[in-house]
Amino acid sequence: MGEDVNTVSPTLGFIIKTIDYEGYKLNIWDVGGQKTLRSYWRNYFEKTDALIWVVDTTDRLRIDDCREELHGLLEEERLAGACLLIFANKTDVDGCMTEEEIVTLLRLNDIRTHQWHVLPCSAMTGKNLKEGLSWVVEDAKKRLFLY
Ligand SMILES: Nc1nc2c(ncn2[C@@H]2O[C@H](COP(=O)(O)OP(=O)(O)OP(=O)(O)O)[C@@H](O)[C@H]2O)c(=O)[nH]1
Ligand SMILES: [Mg+2]
Repeated sequence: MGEDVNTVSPTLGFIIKTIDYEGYKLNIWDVGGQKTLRSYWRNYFEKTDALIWVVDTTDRLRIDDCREELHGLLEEERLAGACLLIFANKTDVDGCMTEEEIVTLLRLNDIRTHQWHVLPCSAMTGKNLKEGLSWVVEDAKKRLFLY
């Protein structure tokens, strides 16, 4: 958020960012998605309240890989208490996959273990980015008082 998407490069390793959102401090660990980096994801599972899964809706070739990785992650015990936000990104691009396609192709309706929510968004235009964070915060708040 607030960054120029035209100058970003692939995340090597991870980047920590803190965003203040309506009085809540969100510590965000942005981990690189390249295949060679995925084995490092497990280093960041501890104390995770929310998993934000950013899907490239213009990339039909890798959507199966995307589904397998996501469902694999959801089996991880240390992520059991986390909610799941799926950002269907790049919806500013013509011909991108629709929300319905993403739900079907990622088999989101099969998810029984986590609260999930899907939002079409665009890092380019900023569409729905705040709405996504708001859902994450509201969901985390609900669980805060359960412990
Ligand atoms: N049109 C459009 N392009 C986008 C959008 N979001 C990201 N991009 C472009 O997509 C490319 C990849 O973006 P990254 O932010 O590096 O993607 P990433 O998922 O962080 O990739 P890794 O760091 O390798 O995991 C860049 O060229 C971005 O400018 C979007 O919403 N719309
Ligand atoms: Mg990145």
